[in-house]
Amino acid sequence: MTEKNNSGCSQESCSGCAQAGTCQSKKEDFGAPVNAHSQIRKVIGVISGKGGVGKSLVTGSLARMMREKGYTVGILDADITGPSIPKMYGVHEMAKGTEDGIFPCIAQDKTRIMSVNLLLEDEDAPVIWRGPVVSGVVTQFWTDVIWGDLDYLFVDMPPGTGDVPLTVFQSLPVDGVVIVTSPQDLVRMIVKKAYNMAKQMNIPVLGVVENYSYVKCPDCGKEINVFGESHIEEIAAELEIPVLGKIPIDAKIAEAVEAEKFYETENPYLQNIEL
Ligand SMILES: Nc1ncnc2c1ncn2[C@@H]1O[C@H](COP(=O)(O)OP(=O)(O)OP(=O)(O)O)[C@@H](O)[C@H]1O
Repeated sequence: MTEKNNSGCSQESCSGCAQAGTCQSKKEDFGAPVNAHSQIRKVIGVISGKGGVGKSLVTGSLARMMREKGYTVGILDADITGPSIPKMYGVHEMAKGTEDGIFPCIAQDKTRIMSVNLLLEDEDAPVIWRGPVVSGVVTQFWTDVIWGDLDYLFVDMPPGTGDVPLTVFQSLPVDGVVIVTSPQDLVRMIVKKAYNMAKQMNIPVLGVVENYSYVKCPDCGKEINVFGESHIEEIAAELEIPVLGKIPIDAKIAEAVEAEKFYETENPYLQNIEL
């Protein structure tokens, strides 16, 4: 028989419990132990139903926002076959380790980063690994990396709802996910897929960020919806999740990424978000 605890949820599943995702008992259920030298207060996953919507950019923007507020922040780059976080932050050295684990590399703004690219001799070498190996590496980024004392660990997931998000949701105590999307036709379905995956895994959805929302005319300031009119408010209302921000196509952001100086961005589009 399923055992019930005081808050009314079962030990096997949080589904059906009003406190799902917020009660502390859930944190004890996870398979992968965190490194003995890591104390991480919040783990936030950044997911997208499809590729190329700017998920890494939003991960970096959330991390910048928290750094600007004075929090200690790490980014676990779980996009193993398409890692972009180290380059955004201009981090190219190889991560160092001891018998206690591997140290993340520290970006200029003190964001701690772990990515497969920081473990490869040649960062241009492709990672041609099968799913279980990729998932194993992501779990090792939790168990073997000495994150130290962190207020927030952001996990930049690969796009879609495949092996790695599944592993992260099952092995790490994810406090919530942020869904990233763009204002295009298939968005409704794709956002719902990401949302439903998180829900099925009993992970709270903290909200949705729309990237590539508009372009601001540099002359007259008019906002142009290059991908058509956005429906994000309707979708968010339907799913009962907040819209956390709308990021325009901004040449300054693209330049900062290109120059590998994302740590200098001031990030005006995501600022007053409580995570
Ligand atoms: N709002 C924006 N304004 C300008 N450039 C942007 C914006 N969002 C993303 N970009 C640029 O688009 C490129 C792709 O973004 P990013 O790597 O974040 O996408 P992604 O969704 O993580 O990709 P993938 O799905 O392949 O992992 C990057 O060069 C990034 O700098």
